[in-house]
Amino acid sequence: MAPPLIELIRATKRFPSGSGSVHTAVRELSMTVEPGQFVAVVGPTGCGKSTTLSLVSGLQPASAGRVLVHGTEVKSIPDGVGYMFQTDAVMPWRSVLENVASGPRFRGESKADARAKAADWISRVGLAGFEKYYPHQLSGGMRKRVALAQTLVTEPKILLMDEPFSALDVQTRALMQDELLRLWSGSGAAVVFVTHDLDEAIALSDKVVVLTTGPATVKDVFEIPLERPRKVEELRLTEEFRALYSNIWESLRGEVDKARQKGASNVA
Ligand SMILES: Nc1ncnc2c1ncn2[C@@H]1O[C@H](COP(=O)(O)OP(=O)(O)OP(=O)(O)O)[C@@H](O)[C@H]1O
Repeated sequence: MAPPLIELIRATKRFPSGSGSVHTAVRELSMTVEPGQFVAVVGPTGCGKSTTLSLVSGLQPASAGRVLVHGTEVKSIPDGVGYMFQTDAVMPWRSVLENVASGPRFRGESKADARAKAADWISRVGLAGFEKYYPHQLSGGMRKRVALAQTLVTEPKILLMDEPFSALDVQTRALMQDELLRLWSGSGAAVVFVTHDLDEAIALSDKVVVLTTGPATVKDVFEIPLERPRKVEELRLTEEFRALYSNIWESLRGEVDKARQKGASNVA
């Protein structure tokens, strides 16, 4: 049997903390992601979600345990990985076209090829006609579309997303979630999507991984057997969705409460 696309096996990440001691952000975390699978990772604030992503991206080496991509130990940034973060990497001094073309250019494609690919993706994310605009001339939602095109233009096989839509208003956010599902559905890419928002996690994913309060480890994994294609706002109103929500929230709530208590005692 082929190995999972992404596999964390009892992965642990420790950081040196200011006082010379060590802070464990992730402890013995095990999870798998299959090719083409959309996995959402939820957990309380500061529990170690971003650190978990950085282990997969190779930006941080694991302190113990194993992190495998395509069955091989991650030692540096693996090929075919795309990222999208809360604050996007759109360059304000470059036009939309130049922003989206920058990835293919960086990978050595000719200017003409990079621009042609960029123009295609700009149109796929619904921004045809805005190629010459600069980021400050766009709305927050449009800038997210640019960021999405910037990420997808390199046709990643793994897409790592860290709360990419959390800064958007509720309606734009729902639009972007639908856009992401539409674009992802034809791509065959696996997605690891970190979010605070359980609604978002369920609406988008095939599987929701609930992490414990820090240090993060896997508390529960829930399959999301909702049909695709999905329209997120309609989906949220269905009985099936609400039942999944209350089930998963039951698991997450205990961790959120623990994190709040910890936070309160840190501040006290
Ligand atoms: N480079 C680093 N050096 C030291 N400590 C770090 C580093 N990166 C993260 N941490 C610590 O690890 C813990 C987990 O952080 P992380 O950002 O992974 O959590 P998170 O769940 O993504 O947070 P949030 O919900 O706020 O986005 C935190 O206590 C954080 O301070």
